[in-house]
Amino acid sequence: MKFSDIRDAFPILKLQENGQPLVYLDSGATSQKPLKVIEAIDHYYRAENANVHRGVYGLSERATESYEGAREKVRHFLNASSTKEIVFVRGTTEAINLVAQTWGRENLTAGDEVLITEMEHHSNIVPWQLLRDQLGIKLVVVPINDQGEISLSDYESLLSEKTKLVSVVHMSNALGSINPVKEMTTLAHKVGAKVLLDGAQAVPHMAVDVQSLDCDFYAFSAHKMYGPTGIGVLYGKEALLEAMPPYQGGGDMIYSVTFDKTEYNELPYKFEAGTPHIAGGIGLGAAIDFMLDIGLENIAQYENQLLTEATEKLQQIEGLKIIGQAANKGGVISFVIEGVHPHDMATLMDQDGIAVRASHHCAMPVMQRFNVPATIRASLGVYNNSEDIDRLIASIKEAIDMLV
Ligand SMILES: Cc1ncc(COP(=O)(O)O)c(CN[C@@H](CS)C(=O)O)c1O
Repeated sequence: MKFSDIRDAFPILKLQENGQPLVYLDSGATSQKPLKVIEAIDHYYRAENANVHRGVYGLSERATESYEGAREKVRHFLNASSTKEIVFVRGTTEAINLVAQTWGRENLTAGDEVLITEMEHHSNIVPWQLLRDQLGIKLVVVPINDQGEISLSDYESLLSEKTKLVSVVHMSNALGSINPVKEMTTLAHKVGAKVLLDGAQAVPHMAVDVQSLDCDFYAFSAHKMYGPTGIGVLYGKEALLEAMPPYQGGGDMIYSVTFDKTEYNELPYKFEAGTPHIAGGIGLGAAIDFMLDIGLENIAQYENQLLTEATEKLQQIEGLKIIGQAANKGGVISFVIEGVHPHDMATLMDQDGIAVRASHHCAMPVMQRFNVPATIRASLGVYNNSEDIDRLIASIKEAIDMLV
């Protein structure tokens, strides 16, 4: 599929916003959905809707086949070794909470250290604070430099035999920084720590190979990689998942229940209590097909070119400062403009049909680190093009003229 044709695959991009063609630059919050994904979900409800795993009639068997077929697509997409390692959750947030409340409670005791970084999303900070308050563990934070990068030497100096888990973002949603997660994983394993990678922003932009990374857990959300909301994935090494207690109790996660004892189901169902988001799983599978049709390397290359173009043009605007200039970045540009509050900018840009986010992006420590209340963030998807970038630049200049 050619990138010039991709835009046509997204019905919503034909919308006018305030009388102008929509320029959607907030894929970091949630991506738009291609017709292929919308149709897959529609087809499930029209032609395959039944509960999964338990029906002995054809409709339920076909629904189960579609849902479990999506799990196999996720396995292949991440290059996991088994579908037993692919747990469907609501999204990245639930994936991280699941690890904290099962592996964490089972394996951590007072004084143990969980290492995170200064650029983490709140969903990779608060679950560990909850565990700290429950168990007395210690949170260790790796600082970031003025470019929004982690220094491997700083990181290594904070590792010790007390470090039991390293939980870090693969690509920052607030800065765009792509962390050297493979090297970080190797160093963590040397001190005996497990590694969880938050892949929410990375998966939409690049190929992820969990066996090559050798991470112990990997989390992402379907809605950021052209799939529906309400479904995400926790990848975990089989042996780790096998040893972990269930996250929630209920139907489907059991083999047998008596009032005295319950025998839990096998992986991954042990972690999937209750009726799952069947349509969401099927939609995620269709989103993976969509991305693979384009080619993950092609997506990365195309978006990197657009990122470079946007960065160069933004840097020419007087009074504009980009927050996060890591040498290795993905399709996220955060910036501030001297004398203008981000919310005012984004509100005016909306009048021009430009959708950008003005927020702390659920990364308040990053805002504190750079001493800004918020940033304006433009985040890219496969449907963005140079025309979008030109409209963004023009709208920013117009808003500055009005506000300054
Ligand atoms: C790095 C990272 N980690 C976790 C999450 C949470 O994903 P959920 O699907 O909401 O569970 C997000 C979602 N960031 C959105 C909402 S704040 C953004 O606008 O940047 C993320 O970017």
